[in-house]
Amino acid sequence: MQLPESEVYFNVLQVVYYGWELLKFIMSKTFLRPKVSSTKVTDWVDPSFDDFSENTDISITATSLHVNNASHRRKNVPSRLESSRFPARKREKPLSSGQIYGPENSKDYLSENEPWVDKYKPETQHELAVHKKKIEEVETWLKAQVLERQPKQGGSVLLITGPPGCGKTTTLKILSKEHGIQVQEWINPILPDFQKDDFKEIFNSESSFQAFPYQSQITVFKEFLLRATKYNKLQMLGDDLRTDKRIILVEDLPNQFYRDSHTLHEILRKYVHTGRCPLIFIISDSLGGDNNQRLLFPKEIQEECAISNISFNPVAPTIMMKFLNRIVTMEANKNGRNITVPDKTSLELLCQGCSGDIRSAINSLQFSSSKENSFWPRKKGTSSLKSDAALSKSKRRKKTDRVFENQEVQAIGGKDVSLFLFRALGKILYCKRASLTELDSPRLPSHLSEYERDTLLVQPEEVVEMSHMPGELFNLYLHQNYLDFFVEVDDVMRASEFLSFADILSGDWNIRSLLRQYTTSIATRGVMHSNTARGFAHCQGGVSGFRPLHKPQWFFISKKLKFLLSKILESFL
Ligand SMILES: Nc1ncnc2c1ncn2[C@@H]1O[C@H](COP(=O)(O)OP(=O)(O)OP(=O)(O)O)[C@@H](O)[C@H]1O
Repeated sequence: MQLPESEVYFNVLQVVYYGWELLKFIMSKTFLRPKVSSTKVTDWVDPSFDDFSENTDISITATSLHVNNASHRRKNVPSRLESSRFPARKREKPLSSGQIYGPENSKDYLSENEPWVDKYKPETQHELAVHKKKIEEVETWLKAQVLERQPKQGGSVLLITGPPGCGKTTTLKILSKEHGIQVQEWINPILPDFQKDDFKEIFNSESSFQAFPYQSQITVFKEFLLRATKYNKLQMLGDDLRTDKRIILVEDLPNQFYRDSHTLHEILRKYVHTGRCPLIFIISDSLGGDNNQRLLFPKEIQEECAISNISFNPVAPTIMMKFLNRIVTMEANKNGRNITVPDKTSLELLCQGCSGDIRSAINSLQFSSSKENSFWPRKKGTSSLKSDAALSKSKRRKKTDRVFENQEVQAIGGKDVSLFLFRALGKILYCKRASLTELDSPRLPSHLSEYERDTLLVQPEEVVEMSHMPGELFNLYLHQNYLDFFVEVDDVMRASEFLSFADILSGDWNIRSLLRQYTTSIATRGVMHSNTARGFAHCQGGVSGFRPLHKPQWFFISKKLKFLLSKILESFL
């Protein structure tokens, strides 16, 4: 097809125009720069060197595309930004005569302000705040699948799960380092931002640049898996060049998999046959339970692809205490004038509020210990930790008990504490109480004495809220399980009345949303109050030892009902 003459002219003009623009751009970059730099040499030199570490990172990202220590970069971003900022801030201060800020001084300043999670990050497996058994499990898997790997073994897959900040990634990285294993990590690609002009360019019919540079995350992920299997990672400074043992680590799954998990399953099925390198997924539990894990890695897929699963627990309060104590003591020795040392009870409260997340605990500790914020009761020097030893044993135990029972007390920097459903149910059904003397609280008049109970140690409404579950659903679980915790038939009758009343309130569509919180109160408080066998701190009868809790039969019945209804409808059609 021949173009009309005017169009040919136009295209030639366009080429000439772009050529001229390009020439102008090159001229400005090459010839104009010396002028600028010569006028303000110091301005030009300083920022270039300050940004050096960040610049090198960027160039590595561009070339290695999601491979290598990318997560390290991501997780350490704040600290690096901090570290590049501090020396600059120092320079802003006018220097007094004789005061010299050499490299040592700025290093001191840096280490004083460095986040403690980075400063005290573990270097060996013995420094990990993770249960030994879990470390052993991961180590055994790595030995079997990476170190003693057979040449023609397919792609083995490991799934590591657990709550956020319990040390999953750190454990894996430390063990890999100790055994000389390379970690190639997938990081979700960030597409370059589109500018207004880019869109104009794309939709301009006369423009020759009409390609839409887009690749879905899933395509890039598949390519990454293929490449990571085929090629070695780029060698970074300090990397061990001798090892050919590798693992692929995926912590940040492409978002599309959450909408379409079948694609992930297809990739996994293929990878198990074609992959040549062990693949490890790290998935953090979400607040509402392990939904992500069930969605992305259902039991059938785990069995089909022989995926091993190692589940981490939250860091235990005792282990957490040990590490926080060590950190705060070291900081107090080094930098005592700038921090307030918390006492033992405050530390226990902090551990409790962080739900087993050591990262959050250390951050909260650093924030709240700084003299500027000073959350802790002020005590002189480091002695506060020691002075606590002076407390009598019984007094301390009482304090600890209160800390552990009173879920409503939010710790400093505390997280939104979520309760595992069955733990929340247990809190209602076991209904622990504290005895009160008459001074503490007035008693009911004698004619109401049968309703007299000791004070509850939990707030039922808060327990339901922390279970992250709709009140009606929680009531269902309560309904299914309360019988095992009762002894007297009269108590059962009263409890069932409360549950039925709550049911009636939540059954009316018009007022359901308004009365939702009242139905929860009626059901939970009703069940707790009805159980006279557990009405007082000194008589916690009715249950001995552990009682298994069950899923409501209602689910099964409703499923059956739906099935029957659909069958009846089918027979009509
Ligand atoms: N003794 C310790 N044990 C484990 N981690 C520690 C310890 N001291 C400090 N840390 C820091 O706590 C953080 C733990 O985070 P990590 O990424 O390992 O948790 P995670 O379980 O993978 O959670 P997420 O999925 O949210 O990343 C790291 O920054 C680590 O440096």
